[in-house]
Amino acid sequence: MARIGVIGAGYVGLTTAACFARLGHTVVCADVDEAKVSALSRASVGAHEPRLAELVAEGLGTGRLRFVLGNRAALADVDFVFVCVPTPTGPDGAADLTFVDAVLDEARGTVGPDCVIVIKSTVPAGTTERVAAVIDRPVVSNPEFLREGHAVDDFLRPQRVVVGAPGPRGAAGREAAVRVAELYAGTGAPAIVTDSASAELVKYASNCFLAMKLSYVNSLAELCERVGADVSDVTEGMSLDDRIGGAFLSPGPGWGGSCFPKDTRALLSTAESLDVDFPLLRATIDTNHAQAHRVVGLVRDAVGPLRGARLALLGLTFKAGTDDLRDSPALATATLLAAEGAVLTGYDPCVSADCGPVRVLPSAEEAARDADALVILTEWPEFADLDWEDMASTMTGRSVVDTRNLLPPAKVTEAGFHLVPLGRPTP
Ligand SMILES: NC(=O)c1ccc[n+]([C@@H]2O[C@H](COP(=O)([O-])OP(=O)(O)OC[C@H]3O[C@@H](n4cnc5c(N)ncnc54)[C@H](O)[C@@H]3O)[C@@H](O)[C@H]2O)c1
Ligand SMILES: O=c1ccn([C@@H]2O[C@H](COP(=O)(O)OP(=O)(O)O[C@H]3O[C@H](CO)[C@@H](O)[C@H](O)[C@H]3O)[C@@H](O)[C@H]2O)c(=O)[nH]1
Repeated sequence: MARIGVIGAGYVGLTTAACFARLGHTVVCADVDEAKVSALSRASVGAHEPRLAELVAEGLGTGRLRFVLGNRAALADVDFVFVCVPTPTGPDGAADLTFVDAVLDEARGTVGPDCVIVIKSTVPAGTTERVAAVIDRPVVSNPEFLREGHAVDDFLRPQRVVVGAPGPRGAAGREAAVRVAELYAGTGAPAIVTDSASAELVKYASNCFLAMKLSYVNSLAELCERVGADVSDVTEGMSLDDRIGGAFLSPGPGWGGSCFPKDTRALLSTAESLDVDFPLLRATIDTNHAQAHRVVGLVRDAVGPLRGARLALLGLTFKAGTDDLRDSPALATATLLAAEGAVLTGYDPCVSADCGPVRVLPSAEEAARDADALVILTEWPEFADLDWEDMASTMTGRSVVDTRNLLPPAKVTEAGFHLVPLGRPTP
């Protein structure tokens, strides 16, 4: 079993640390956020991630996992260092590597001669190669593919493990890359060992492809409305072709979260910097920007001019199953609605503080009180079970815009509501 240092205790770093401890390795997880380190040392996990708190408690209990403030202890006396710090969007759309570079600067003087530095943060193609040229230690790329809300499952049962070493076909650090792949042996996942630029691109190419699928289906939904087709039937028909598959075909208020928006922009920026025209990716991003405006249009069509309209927004996180509000399409839509003068209340099972223009209330019923219309923005399953008779007695208006096609049409309409789904005929 290996000694592993993890730098950054966010969604990826914390999951990596807790899961490697679960797989039997000894892990030191470092962060610069004092409050986070202190909470984690008491097994208090802030993020809404199934099983994560349990694994953290287990790791602390067995002594295989500990948390430290500052990176030194996670860089010295370990066999592998996993860099899991943010790579946000920079001013020009490219990934900002300030956090990664700061950690690598620290690592340069601290890690032992046999330690392998593993870049797990999402970084542009060429980054690992650049870093390897100035660090006298093996450096490999090992992108992470976990989904928020499924982080532990995705880490312990990944569909693939990708590791890339610098040089053509990973020649320079192939042995180090194989050692990193072996850390995941307990997961049973197939491993691809390749060059680092290819590994880095697998990450961007996957996220951008999924985002493209979603922009495609969001445009398709609009077309379905115009021709009177039902997008659910259309996508079901498509999904039976196993070359297409059924995943990522649900229309919505746009795709968001901490990864798709920044990774699509970063890949486009990489392409532009190399004079590669990638109109498909540009259209994927532009289509997504337009989607929040389209939702506002549907709400306007349903309730009339938005100035002074009281709207209840159900779901504020970027998708169900997470408490993450980063780049949430629900909040992008809220901002546009507020700009037209709507007065917004909201409810989300994982959000308690007010969000921008949205006054957050403790239940869907309270958010809906006296509302002119209700807008479903995140697909939390509990919204499908709302008591619509009850909602009708609470609300002033009778319009429900369902951007996730989540609600049972018969129950909603039987209670007297006018239901506006996305890409389906109005019931
Ligand atoms: N969130 C996801 O679902 C996901 C999935 C796959 C890949 N990624 C990628 O992983 C990387 C990290 O994303 P995240 O969502 O975990 O970020 P996050 O913001 O949740 O966590 C990052 C952590 O790093 C810490 N940090 C910042 N600078 C540091 C430093 N110098 N030393 C030590 N700690 C430091 C922060 O305090 C924070 O706790 C990004 O490149 C992201 O694109 C994210
Ligand atoms: O059919 C669908 C599926 C998803 N979405 C939206 O797409 C966005 C992204 O969803 P998801 O991919 O589940 O979220 P993340 O947790 O951000 O995960 C993505 O981003 C991570 C960070 O890079 C990767 O590791 C994961 O593999 C990748 O799925 C969200 O706004 C979803 O609501 C839809 O609108 N319709």
